[in-house]
Amino acid sequence: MDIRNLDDLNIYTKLDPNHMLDELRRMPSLCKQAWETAEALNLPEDYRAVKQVVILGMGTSGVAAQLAERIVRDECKIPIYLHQDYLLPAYVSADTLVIASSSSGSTEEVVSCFNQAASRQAKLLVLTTGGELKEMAAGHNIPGLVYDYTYRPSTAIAYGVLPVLSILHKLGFIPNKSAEVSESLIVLSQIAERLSEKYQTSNNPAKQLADKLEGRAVMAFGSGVTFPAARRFKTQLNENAKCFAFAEEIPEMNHNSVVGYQLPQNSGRYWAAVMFKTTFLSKRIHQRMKITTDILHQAKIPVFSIDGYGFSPLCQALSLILQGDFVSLYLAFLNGVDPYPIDAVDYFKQELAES
Ligand SMILES: O=P(O)(O)OC[C@H]1O[C@H](O)[C@H](O)[C@@H](O)[C@@H]1O
Repeated sequence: MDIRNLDDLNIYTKLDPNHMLDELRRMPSLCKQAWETAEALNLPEDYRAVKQVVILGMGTSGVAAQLAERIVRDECKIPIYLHQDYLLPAYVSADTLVIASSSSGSTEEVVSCFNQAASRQAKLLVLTTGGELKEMAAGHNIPGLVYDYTYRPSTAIAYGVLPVLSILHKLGFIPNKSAEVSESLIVLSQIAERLSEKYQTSNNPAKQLADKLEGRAVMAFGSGVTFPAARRFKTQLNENAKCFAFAEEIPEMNHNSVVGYQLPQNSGRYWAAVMFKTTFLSKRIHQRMKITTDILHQAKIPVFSIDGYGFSPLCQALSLILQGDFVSLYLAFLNGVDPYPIDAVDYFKQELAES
């Protein structure tokens, strides 16, 4: 398909029957809703005494938890760990706050660990719309944010990030993030408008990047607060555009991956790289991104970048996520695929349920 198709508004009605573009545009209002609902939440007093926080979350909920952790890493008084497996680590005890973050409330790894956390008398909290988590919360008087959301879990990312920030502040572990949230709402609305499908490719950076990525597998690179945005981009390219994509973190990948771009020969034809940047990355990390770009260019791999907007790390990270989400949808339309169905994931869940 050629690029002019992205400027043909009819393709969105044809390939987007579930209105995923509309859902993207709702991200600022979803953030507002997630923040305000979390701010109204009452938490038990003894939750303030926990010594660490463990967040259980897979897929989008995992990316969201990682983003929250990266945002507060330099100021949070206690450690926050993201856990993505069936068995809970041995250190989880009555001194741990365990947050089960799952939009559907039925993701089995999360439910499994949450049950173990309950039997260890950990302090519990849920972020969900339903499923087993909602039932557990209702049955055992577990505090949490039970929200209404009927759309695909991947678009509910706001509910995995902002409530965590609100909860950490309520418990006294980080400063108030209201100002950063307000800034983010404004910037996200501007991006949602600016990258909308009504803007032609010549005037729409998200369509331009989708055009450049068409037909290639994508490596997404990030560091610090931008790494979760790179991971988010990778997951959205997989689920929406149905294409190969991977995410790597700088500086770790500078110690190994950079050696591996020589073979197979001519692989530069099939790959593209995208760097997720913000002004909050250190000078050293910017230097590393530049040297990484040079090495990729030597292997004839094209390198593009997405820059964060706004003054706060939260705003910059969310703005990167929204920009990447638009690119993933435009790439889906270029690829001629409906971004909504995730057949392989559904197949996986069905096979596991039957075994
Ligand atoms: O947030 P949850 O409902 O637990 O969903 C976790 C993940 O489940 C599936 O694997 C979906 O493909 C992802 O998009 C989703 O993020």
